[in-house]
Amino acid sequence: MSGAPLLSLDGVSLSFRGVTALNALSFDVAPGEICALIGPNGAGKSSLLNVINGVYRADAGEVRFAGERLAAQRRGDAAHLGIGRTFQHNALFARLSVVENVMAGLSREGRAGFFEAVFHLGRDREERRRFRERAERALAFLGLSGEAERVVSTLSYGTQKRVDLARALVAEPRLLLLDEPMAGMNAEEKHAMSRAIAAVNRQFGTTIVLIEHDVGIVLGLSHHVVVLDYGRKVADGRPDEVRADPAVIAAYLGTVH
Ligand SMILES: Nc1ncnc2c1ncn2[C@@H]1O[C@H](COP(=O)(O)OP(=O)(O)OP(=O)(O)O)[C@@H](O)[C@H]1O
Repeated sequence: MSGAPLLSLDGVSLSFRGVTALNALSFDVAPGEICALIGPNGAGKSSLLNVINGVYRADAGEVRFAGERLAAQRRGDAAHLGIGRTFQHNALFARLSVVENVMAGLSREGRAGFFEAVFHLGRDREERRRFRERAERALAFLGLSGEAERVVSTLSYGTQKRVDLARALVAEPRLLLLDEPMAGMNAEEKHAMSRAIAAVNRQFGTTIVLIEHDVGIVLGLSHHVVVLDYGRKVADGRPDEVRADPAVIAAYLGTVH
């Protein structure tokens, strides 16, 4: 890793009424890399994303983004700083069209409120037109132009997850947090999502931190892997280093060849 990290965690701890979710966790994420967080259920992966995103505040330690300390951020500040996210459970508006959902990813930026930005309430038609163009570009990039006018609830699960990625991407985040972007997908959908994530990273240089359980996908997609267990860091390195780490093989990767 060379140069200053984009994201840096130093001694981050978090507990919920006596349950330790994160235990003195430290690691750096370099600009432009795809960093995967892996570990068994309850290891602390989602809690960690929520600390980076400002939903939870660490009990101890420091999170720095682009050199700035994040400890004092309020909910929603992360998006303004350039940190976007997708959700483990579908957070799309099921009855709205695909393009309307992606435009919703821009509502924070606008002068108009969410409903004005998405619907034709048009106090600010010019803004709406610009939002729509940006949403259409994000959809085209992810191969979803043909679905723009479809209602989200009529799409397959895998396509919905790519719409969620487009919704996060449209705001052009510097750091994108993806919480199990391939959970519940079949093999074909996983490969489509994996290609989409790699394309976003390559094309826009977006730094990505993702949680993924499918170790085969993680090793193929990411540049950097951090392994967690009971809130502690078990390993941290390139995929080939992590894969060869005896502690990781013993604790987690036992069946990977
Ligand atoms: N909001 C909460 N309230 C109480 N305990 C919580 C909360 N969120 C997480 N925990 C606890 O913190 C620990 C870490 O959970 P977390 O969800 O971060 O793990 P995870 O690695 O994301 O797990 P999974 O793979 O199952 O999503 C667990 O013991 C969990 O029960």
